[in-house]
Parts: sequence; C-alpha cells; structure tokens
Amino acid sequence: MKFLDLARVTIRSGSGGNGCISFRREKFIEYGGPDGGDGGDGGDVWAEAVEGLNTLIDFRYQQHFFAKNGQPGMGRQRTGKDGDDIVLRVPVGTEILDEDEETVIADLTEVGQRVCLARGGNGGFGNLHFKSSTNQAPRRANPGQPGVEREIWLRLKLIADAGLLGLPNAGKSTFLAATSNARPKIADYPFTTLHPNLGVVGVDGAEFVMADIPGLIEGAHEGRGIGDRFLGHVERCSVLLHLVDGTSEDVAADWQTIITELEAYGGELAFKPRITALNKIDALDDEERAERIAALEAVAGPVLAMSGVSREGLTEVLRAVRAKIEKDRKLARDADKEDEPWRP
Ligand SMILES: Nc1nc2c(ncn2[C@@H]2O[C@H](COP(=O)(O)OP(=O)(O)OP(=O)(O)O)[C@@H](O)[C@H]2O)c(=O)[nH]1
Ligand SMILES: [Mg+2]
Repeated sequence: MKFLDLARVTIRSGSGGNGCISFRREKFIEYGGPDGGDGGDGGDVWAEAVEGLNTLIDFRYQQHFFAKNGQPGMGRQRTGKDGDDIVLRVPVGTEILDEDEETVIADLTEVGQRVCLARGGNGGFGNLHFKSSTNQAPRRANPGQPGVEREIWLRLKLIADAGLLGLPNAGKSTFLAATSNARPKIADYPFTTLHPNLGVVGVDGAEFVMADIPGLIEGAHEGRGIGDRFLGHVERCSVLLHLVDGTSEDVAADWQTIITELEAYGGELAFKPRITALNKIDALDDEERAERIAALEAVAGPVLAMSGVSREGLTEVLRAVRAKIEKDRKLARDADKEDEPWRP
C-alpha cells in the first residue's frame, strides 16, 4: 500500500434549502392560510477515524468533499429533504489542521472518533412558519443559509506503542521482520525504508505495535537524507528502541548522531523512555562485543546486545520494550483516574 502522511483537502457543507411561499389553493384559486414548508438543512462534513487504514493515500486521488444542499420547502406543508452528510474516513492518528497548517482542529486517536468540520446551512422557514394571529397570510419565507467552504490539512501521526530509531542500515527493518508480522524491505544499502511500517509484536503472551521508520543521518532535521519528518510517527509511542550497528567502528559517535537529531526535532521526543541495543552481534567475536558494549554504555547508559539475524538477545529486548510500554499505559490509566470525580 502506498504511503502518504500529509494531504490538503477542500470541504464544503451543503446550503440549506429555501423556505417556500405557498397558500392553500384549489383549482388555482388561493383560498386560505399559508402552507409553504421549510427548506431542508444542508449536509455536514465530518471526519471519522476508522480501523484498518495506515495511510492518507486516498486523499491524493480525491481532494474535494462537498456535501449535498438541502432541498427547498414545498407547498402543502412539505419540508425539503435534508442534504446528506459526508464523512472523510481517515486512519487513527490523523490530526486535522486548519488552512494555516498549524492550528489543530481535531486529533482523532481512537477508532470511531468523529468530528464535524463544516456544518450544513439551516433550511429557511416557509411562510407557514410566519403565520400569526395578526398575519394569517404572510407572504414571507426565509432563504436557506449558505454552507461553509474551507481548506484543511490532514496529517497522519501513526499510533504505535514502540518506535525504532537508528542510522540507515542499523538493522531496524530486519528487527521488525524478525519479531513481528510485518514484511518490510531489507537491503544492505542506506534508505531502504522510505516510509513507516507497522508490525504487531508478541512477547510472553502480550502484543504491541512497533513502528519502523526510515533511518536518520546527521543533519536530518535540516532535510538531509530523507529528513526527520517521519519522526512524527514515533512521537506518540510509549518507548523508543534505538538500534546501533555493532559492526560500526565508532558506536558512540553513531549513537550521538541520533540523539542530536532527536534533540533538534524538539518536543518531547528526546525525553521519551528509550532503550538502547547494540545490534548485529552475530558478526562480532567475544572481545569485540565487550569492547563495543563498553564504548556504547559510556555514552548511552545500560545497553542490551542482540542480533536480528541470529535472533540472539531478541526476547530480552522485547521484554524490556514491553515493560516500558506497560509502565506508560499504567501511568496513562492513573492519570485518567485522577480526572474522574471522587466518589466515596
Ligand atoms: N550481521 C548482521 N547483519 C544485519 C543484522 N540486521 C540487519 N543486518 C543487515 O544490515 C543491512 C541493513 O538492514 P536493514 O534492516 O535494511 O536496516 P535498516 O536500519 O532498516 O536500514 P534503512 O531502512 O535503510 O534505514 C542488511 O544487509 C541486513 O541484512 C544483524 O543482526 N546481523
Ligand atoms: Mg529499513
């Protein structure tokens, strides 16, 4: 499936139908009170987060979403039909931004969550509505209110529990393939991964979602390599798993490159719980392993050692990731509880 995480769309809600001016008549002769019905309401435009979508690619092919207008009111007290609403179906994790690409209108983080982006105009009142004791035959009706047209941006920030970080070729996709149902492309050249992949990982009977993103290089925040725009997809993770290629000559410098980019990206990312793992240990002898682990621990603190190819150490890494996810989920649950009113 093709990937797109930013899309601009134009939406328009329907106008309300006009109210009707009409009088009871028989054989073309008006003989009584007013019977003009109200106009129907214009359709709304909604966005709803749905299951099973991981991309905004559909919005590359359709960028205009116009709801139907309400129909005008009619004689014999008939109300015009309301215009149908339309719903933009978006992946969970989609932020909806105003035209300025900054103001967040809504953040749809759960399946089924929906938001109205443009209300349809109200239908106008027909002359029946204006009948009163002093005016039994009003020649008056309201026009329908116009709909609203606006430009919005959709920005997808995938929702995963854990996010992989590392230089190109660190072995992120190999790790995701070895531990989950995902089948990302793997190759021995940098920037094999061009967009995020999600995989469902199982360990000790628990499951979580892990995101693999393109590798970062020095200067990614200035747009070098593929840049750092995919970091948005790991912003909501509970934990980051930073893989360092153990076959590199300078693991400490490699680690620092990623940390510098995280800090440059800003926000909470650099402060998120993080696990550091020395990868590709299958390619190292015992002496090299000890030396690389020591070099990495000197800058990064405690480090796990693993290999996505020989699978050595994978379970320990997954358990560490799972523990951090559960801690984060518990914190979130406790925070929710605090919001609830106190009950004896
Ligand atoms: N020896 C060894 N090689 C590995 C291991 N993991 C990955 N590799 C190799 O390293 C190369 C890069 O692996 P990928 O999984 O594509 O790396 P990546 O981090 O996803 O790279 P990008 O998508 O380019 O950022 C491939 O040739 C893999 O076969 C490992 O544990 N041991
Ligand atoms: Mg990759």
